[in-house]
Amino acid sequence: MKRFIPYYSHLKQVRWPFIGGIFFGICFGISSGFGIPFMLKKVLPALFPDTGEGVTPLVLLSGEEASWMPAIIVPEQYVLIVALFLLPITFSIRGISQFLNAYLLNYAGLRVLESIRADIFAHLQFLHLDYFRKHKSGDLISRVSNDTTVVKGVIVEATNDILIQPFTLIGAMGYLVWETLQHPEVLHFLACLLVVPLCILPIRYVGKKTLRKSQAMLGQAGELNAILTESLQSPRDIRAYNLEQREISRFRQQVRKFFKLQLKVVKYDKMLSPIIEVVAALGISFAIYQIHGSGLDQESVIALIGALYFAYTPIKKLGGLNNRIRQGESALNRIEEVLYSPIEVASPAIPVPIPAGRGDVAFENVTFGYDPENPILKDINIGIRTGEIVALVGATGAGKSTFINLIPRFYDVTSGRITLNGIDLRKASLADLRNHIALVSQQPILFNDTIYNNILLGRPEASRAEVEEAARRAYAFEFVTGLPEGWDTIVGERGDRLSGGQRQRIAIARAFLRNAPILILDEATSALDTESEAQVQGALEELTRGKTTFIIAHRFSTIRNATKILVLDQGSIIATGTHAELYQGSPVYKNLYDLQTVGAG
Ligand SMILES: Nc1ncnc2c1ncn2[C@@H]1O[C@H](COP(=O)(O)OP(=O)(O)OP(=O)(O)O)[C@@H](O)[C@H]1O
Repeated sequence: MKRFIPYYSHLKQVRWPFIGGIFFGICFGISSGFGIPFMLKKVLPALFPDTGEGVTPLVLLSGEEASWMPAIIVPEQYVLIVALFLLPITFSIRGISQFLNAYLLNYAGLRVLESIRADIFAHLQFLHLDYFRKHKSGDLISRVSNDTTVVKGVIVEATNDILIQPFTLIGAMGYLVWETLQHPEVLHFLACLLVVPLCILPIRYVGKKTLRKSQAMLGQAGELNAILTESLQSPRDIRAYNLEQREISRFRQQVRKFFKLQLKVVKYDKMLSPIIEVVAALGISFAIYQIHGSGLDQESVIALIGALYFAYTPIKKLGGLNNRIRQGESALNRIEEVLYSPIEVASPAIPVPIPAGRGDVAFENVTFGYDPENPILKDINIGIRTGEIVALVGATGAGKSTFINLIPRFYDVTSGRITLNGIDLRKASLADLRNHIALVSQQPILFNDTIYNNILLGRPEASRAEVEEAARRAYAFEFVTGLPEGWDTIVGERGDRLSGGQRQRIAIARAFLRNAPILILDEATSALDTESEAQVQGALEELTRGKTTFIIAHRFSTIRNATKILVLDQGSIIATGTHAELYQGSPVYKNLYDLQTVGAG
């Protein structure tokens, strides 16, 4: 339980509903543990007034109390009516407390859940890109949605049980003690509680098993989610390659695995209650044996046994709770794996502001490897001044995207440094650095929102006129205003309701709006047909004006305006120059160029 303590801070915001929930839980506990046996004892004499010597008169009903009753009601009837009222009253108190306990705790629980989920989601936003390559998105979804629910269950519901079950136990034991004190001849009846410690052994054994099984089950839930997400994200390819049956059987296999693991958790979860009940039955049998022949009246016997039953209920619940805490620990392990993953690329504590208005970028002795032992970029030295258009060319896997990824600090250099306007990127705040950059990628991701809002993301404080102007410059205005819902058209998940060219133009409009001094065009025109490309090319030419631009382009037509071409080969810059210079001086470049132009021809 210690492990959950830091997470109790989430309860702060809902402390009153939580405390209220606990209060009503305690009312419920006491009305069950003490109220019901007490009521049994009071109701029975009213129902069986002539059962013999052992009948205890109803304490609540003195002759004085009954004196105001109309004369037609005889005291026995009065006793019966009040006794019968005790039943619904006790159950009403119990029922209302139960409802308010459940309602308020659910309220607190859902708020806690919201808060834990928000924390994990927030942490995910700052994690390193590599983290998302190493973890399946479906599994991460499972951690944010399923595992948090399990942890919330421990923080709120289990805590509730931890706090209120002892009250039920104390209520019931209090009744047992109170009743036996009135009948000292059955004082040894309390000895039947000695079987309680026997329950601890199965509770511990089952708890250990539950921890292991639930860890495996939650892992499998993540696996299942991963397959689901992967499949839902690629419906086109699945159909194109007739993969439907393969997907179905893959999913079935995982579902079956999940089913088996779930069943194991259910087995251990559900076996505890009957074990404790058997132990309780042993205790009760022992109690009956003790009472037998003690001369105790019937209603006292029933009340005592009722109280004994209510004393075992919280023990049973606390045993189940142990299981729940174990399941919570498994979920917490998975959540903490995310929450405690270091944010490898972070802003420094005291960032240095980047001088505005320019976009001078320099790579100084830069070496970088995704795995530090295996460098991908080796000893890169290059200076780029504001307004230069730099094109990166090289064979596949040469390191072009890797080079580009270092500029917005998606990754940090392994050695050397990169500067923007003379400031080492690691000394500036990430927000400041990224405000200096606009990125248009090969497959720009649009969010499931309106076209207008998707463009506005480039600069959220921009006016409507500025958004429209950006769209106009990106050759997007015509097609947007031509759509039935115009600017308010919802683009669908990842922009799927738009064509590739339309998506690209929205992304370019976003970059226009951002008006950042550095522009990164990562294969920005490769998804376009010739007509769109001509339009977008025009837009890009305008977009790049005055900006330091980095272009990765496989098509040499898109780099004809480059002022500097960097030829990358196995992570090194092997040549730099204009097209004419390189075609003459770099056999690698000439080869790449010829291959493409011949291929194109
Ligand atoms: N996240 C990563 N983790 C490990 N290795 C990676 C990662 N991303 C890329 N690489 C490796 O780094 C090398 C360079 O990849 P990069 O994507 O930079 O090449 P590229 O020149 O952009 O290729 P392409 O033209 O095919 O897009 C490749 O060997 C690739 O396998």
